[in-house]
Amino acid sequence: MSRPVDVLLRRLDPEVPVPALAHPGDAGFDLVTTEAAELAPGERMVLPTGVSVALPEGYAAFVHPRSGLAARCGVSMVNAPGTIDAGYRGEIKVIVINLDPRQSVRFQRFDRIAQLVVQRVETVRFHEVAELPGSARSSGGFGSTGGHADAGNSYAAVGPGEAADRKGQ
Ligand SMILES: O=c1ccn([C@H]2C[C@H](O)[C@@H](COP(=O)(O)OP(=O)(O)OP(=O)(O)O)O2)c(=O)[nH]1
Repeated sequence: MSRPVDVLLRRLDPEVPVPALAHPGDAGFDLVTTEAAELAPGERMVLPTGVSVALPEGYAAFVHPRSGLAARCGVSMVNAPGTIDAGYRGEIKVIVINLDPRQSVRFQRFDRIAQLVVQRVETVRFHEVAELPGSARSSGGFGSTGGHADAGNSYAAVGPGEAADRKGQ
């Protein structure tokens, strides 16, 4: 097993539980809301988690939605995954959204609303060039390899100029 990464954590709410893994080997540490909230259908809210961290240089943390909340209540995150920079010392916040078209959702204090995944991130330098090296995919994307049958308009998902070329194929 690899050595754990040490991350300094501050509790901004003395009662908040330290983010924990639900099971050994899980990737995401559960984050809770320290504020009760109710979200109407389509409503979003920025919820506090009561913790701040100091990640080591070369790392970032990513706030991900929880699949259970998504499947059961239609709750996701507007900016999933949220990025926590190594230099950020403020409170980690979660921008939740209720995507259910009919039902409101209620959170109580200390309900688990998201999960935090800590990852190593590369240091990068961009080198500007006039032309990029070729590749098998080239500029194909956005469904260029075929879409879902129910998507209806299979020509909506190709690059500019390609839609007309592909009609009638
Ligand atoms: O879901 C999130 C996303 C971000 N943050 C915090 C940590 C992050 O380091 C900081 C800035 O986030 P981001 O770079 O996504 O925000 P921005 O809109 O680009 O703001 P800024 O101009 O402050 O970088 O806000 C959160 O607490 N939760």
